[in-house]
Amino acid sequence: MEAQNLIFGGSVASSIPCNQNPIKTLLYPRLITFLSSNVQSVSLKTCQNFTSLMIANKGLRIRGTLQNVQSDVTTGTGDDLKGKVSRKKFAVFVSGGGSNFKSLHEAIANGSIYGDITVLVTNKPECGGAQYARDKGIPIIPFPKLKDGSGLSSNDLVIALRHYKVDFILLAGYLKLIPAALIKAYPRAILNIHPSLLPAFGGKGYYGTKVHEAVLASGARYSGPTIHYVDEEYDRGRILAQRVVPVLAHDTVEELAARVLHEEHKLYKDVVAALCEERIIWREDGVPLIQCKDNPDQYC
Ligand SMILES: Nc1nc2c(c(=O)[nH]1)N[C@@H](CN(C=O)c1ccc(C(=O)N[C@@H](CCC(=O)O)C(=O)O)cc1)CN2
Ligand SMILES: NCC(=O)N[C@@H]1O[C@H](COP(=O)([O-])[O-])[C@@H](O)[C@H]1O
Repeated sequence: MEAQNLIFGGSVASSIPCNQNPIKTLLYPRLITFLSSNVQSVSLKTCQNFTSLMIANKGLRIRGTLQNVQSDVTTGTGDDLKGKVSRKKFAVFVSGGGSNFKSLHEAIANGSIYGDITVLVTNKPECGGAQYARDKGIPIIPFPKLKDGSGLSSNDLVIALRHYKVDFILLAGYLKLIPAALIKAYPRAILNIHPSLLPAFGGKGYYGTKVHEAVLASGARYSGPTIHYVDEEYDRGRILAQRVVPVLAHDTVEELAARVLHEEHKLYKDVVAALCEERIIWREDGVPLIQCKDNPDQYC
């Protein structure tokens, strides 16, 4: 595989002895087994995250180009929010094509979302979402452990997410059960998008096209995406937002899936923007609400 150079801007952080840094002893062996290409030279000027430091000190083999994952907000959104709220950091979990992940990353790049995706987590390191992350220089963590022994345990993953200073976890087509340890570590901070109007057509076995097949077979006249908080069961957490789309009389699974997915992309961007702007509040009975950007007395 063609070797690649890695260039960063800034100054190198001091080296961290391998045996003193838990992340290095935890992540380094696993990342090595997962990343598979040679780098001729690393000219490291800034160490914006641990993975960069590991590459500098250990000549780690890495695929793709790691860039500074902090993106400067160049539009009004960021300027309006600077000094009012902290810029949020996200981990996104994917298992497939990653169109929701890409849509969120583009919204960050154009300034619609005042945050950054600092790490991608996946159980399918060769999926489309992981390839996009490599192309954009976003670090990738395999989770859960893979057949080849790479990947992290739940506790190691929590350590790694803390290292990346993750504030919220966004599931976007991730198909494995999130363990209790991760839910405990990130209370009211893990969201999932599901392609039906929960609680209908959710739970174990309801993912991808299986959801849309069940909706069509039921004769339901409406469907649409749901964004909910994640608890220990599949698709049973508190519902935060939904959008409705029609189910047409002769819809194929693909046509319905595409209509719902289009709405998913818009809904997830709106919800994550609200998360960054701290416009989510919790009603006394535990129902989360999103304050409208233009009028805090109204809820979206
Ligand atoms: N603790 C939680 N983990 C996850 C949740 C959740 O709400 N709580 N949501 C899912 C996403 N999801 C629906 O939105 C979902 C994903 C996968 C399944 C499922 O049945 N998976 C199969 C395995 C599929 C595979 O490995 O290819 C299974 O468990 O048998 C249902 C719903 C993400 N995690
Ligand atoms: N139950 C989970 C589930 O079915 N999630 C669904 O997987 C697709 C992922 O698409 P993407 O990888 O292109 O974002 C999306 O439609 C999402 O709602």
